[in-house]
Amino acid sequence: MGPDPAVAAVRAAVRPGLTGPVLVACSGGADSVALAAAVAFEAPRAGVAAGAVTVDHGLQPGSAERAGSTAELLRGLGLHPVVVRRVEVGTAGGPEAAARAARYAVLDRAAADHGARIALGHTRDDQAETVLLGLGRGSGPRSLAGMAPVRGHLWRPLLDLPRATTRAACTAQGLPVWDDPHNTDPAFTRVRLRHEVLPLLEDVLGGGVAGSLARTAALLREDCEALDALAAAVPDPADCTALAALPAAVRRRALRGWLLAHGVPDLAAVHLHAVEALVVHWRGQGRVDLPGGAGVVRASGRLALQGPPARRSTPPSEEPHP
Ligand SMILES: Nc1ncnc2c1ncn2[C@@H]1O[C@H](COP(=O)(O)OP(=O)(O)OP(=O)(O)O)[C@@H](O)[C@H]1O
Repeated sequence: MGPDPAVAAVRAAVRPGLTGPVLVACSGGADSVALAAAVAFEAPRAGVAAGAVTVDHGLQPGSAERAGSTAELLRGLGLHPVVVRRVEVGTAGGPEAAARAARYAVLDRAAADHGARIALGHTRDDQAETVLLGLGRGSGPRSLAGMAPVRGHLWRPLLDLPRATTRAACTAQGLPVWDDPHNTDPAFTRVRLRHEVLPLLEDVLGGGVAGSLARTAALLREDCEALDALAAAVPDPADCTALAALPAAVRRRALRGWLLAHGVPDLAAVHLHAVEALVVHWRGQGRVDLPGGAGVVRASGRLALQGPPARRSTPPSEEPHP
């Protein structure tokens, strides 16, 4: 008899991506425990090293004990090494955002230390919630494209699987999972989307809404990547005549890329539109001020950056990863 269908589905989702060392980011929740078990099963068969990282945010009573028991579970699955890190969570942007920033910093470091990819347990339902959040905020396609299956060293093999499958896989294997009380706290928008909005949408639009939203994200991702490639190929993104002839979606991307390449941080849509107006609504307007003290002027048909010495910034991740 083969494995339970849910277990088989999670294993099948991880199998094709096991091409090199991997560390599973595991919270102790159902998604990442199911992921850890599947990786632990498949990695030896693929001949790759597989460990895990668990982060203790220190935000809830008993969090250290929980991180400890999660680590024990991960070791019991055969993953090695199992890294446990306690982080100090600041307050910048709110506790959730601060915890996420601290967690990704640990995961980035672990990836570098071990030369490994980081496997994350985001599911199709997480993706659907991300798309809905973006729609509600009036976000652009880059944000509506949701989380990427692979981005740098981050790998999300479960994005096509429903959350119910990860939970079923844990139950079938008798794996203990921790239910984060935050995941049922209606104070969080994402929680209300999960428990109130998505079920209502399913009721009105029919089942499979989460899958449809995830599919929309995947389609938008393809379109975004194509537009990004067109923008990256613009030979001179400071030449106003050439910029004006481009479709707006390509022009804005080219301008954004040009500004980021010159170290302009924290670029908001309002800044980008003001710079774009220098190109397409030119009425002799003056300098457009940008964050960080820089500015852009138009002179002799070209854009020029003014201001403090450029600090080359890495493009900020616009990807809305929870
Ligand atoms: N404390 C943590 N330590 C390590 N990895 C984490 C931690 N919290 C979250 N992650 C990783 O980020 C993913 C998404 O986290 P999020 O809190 O949104 O989880 P979730 O969808 O409830 O998943 P899970 O059921 O695994 O907790 C998790 O599946 C896991 O891979």
